[in-house]
Amino acid sequence: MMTSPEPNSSTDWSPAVQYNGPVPTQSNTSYAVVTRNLVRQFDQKLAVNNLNLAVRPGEFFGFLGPNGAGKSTTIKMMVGLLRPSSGNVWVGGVDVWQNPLQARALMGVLPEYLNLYERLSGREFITFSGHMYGVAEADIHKRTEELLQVLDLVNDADKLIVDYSVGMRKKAALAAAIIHRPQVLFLDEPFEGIDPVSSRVIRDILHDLTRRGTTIFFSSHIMEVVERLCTRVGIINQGVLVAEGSLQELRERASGNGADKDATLEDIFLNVIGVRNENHNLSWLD
Ligand SMILES: Nc1ncnc2c1ncn2[C@@H]1O[C@H](COP(=O)(O)OP(=O)(O)OP(=O)(O)O)[C@@H](O)[C@H]1O
Repeated sequence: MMTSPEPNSSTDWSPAVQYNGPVPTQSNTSYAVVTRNLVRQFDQKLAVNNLNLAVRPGEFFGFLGPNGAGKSTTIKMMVGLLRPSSGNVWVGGVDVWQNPLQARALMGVLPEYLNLYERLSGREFITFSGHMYGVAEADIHKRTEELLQVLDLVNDADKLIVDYSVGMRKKAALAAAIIHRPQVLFLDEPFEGIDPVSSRVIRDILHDLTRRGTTIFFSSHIMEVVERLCTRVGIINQGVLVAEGSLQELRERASGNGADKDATLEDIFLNVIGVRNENHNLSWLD
């Protein structure tokens, strides 16, 4: 069991929520995503420190943590974009770093910083992604047009990506990430830069995907969204997984420690990462 950092929050419930989740010992194929002793070091910085995580098929897993906690580094290692210093990752039972092509075919990825084909139009880009993932020719056109429609990109479908707004880029990238109906979808900050209307559309699509069996692993700073969407949550702080469970479990564990049984995810998050209720006023504004 992993322990949380020393509680030093002003909330009256402590100790902070502790990690009670599974510590996977093998690439169990009954899990959609497994990490075992995953480590990534950048020079002296231990960005991800011995991460053990197991996500079940069909789960909507929210990955939370403060800035610099190690969320993007973890996701990059999970999807084959960044080689771990040590440890393993399996997606759909496939070792991501031993069988990268096989693993990539099972997943869709929406990275934090979108590196898109700027000289393609939105329509071309989504179609291209369908070809890359080997979607049947007959399905590519149908799926592309439907994605453009649902994501409200039809009127801009022939515009070059380079001329897209932040939100439009994100929606095009999401379409490209799901056109092959991936088993597991990784999303790094999918709602950043997205307006409320598009946010609603994306939430509905993600919900629909999980209802049909897709596993979603996503990072976000937006607690309300995580609270509304996720079936399970993991909280990482300074590279270490400090809490993991369903919201109900996290609340119950917290309330077992004298916490408010109605604690919000934000309350739990702040407590787990050990935020003090300090004075945040700027002295020079007095
Ligand atoms: N390529 C890199 N070279 C050196 N250090 C890096 C590199 N990438 C990440 N880091 C460091 O690793 C730590 C974790 O970064 P990461 O981007 O994973 O955090 P994060 O949780 O995604 O943060 P945020 O919420 O701010 O996006 C940080 O200290 C960061 O500076």
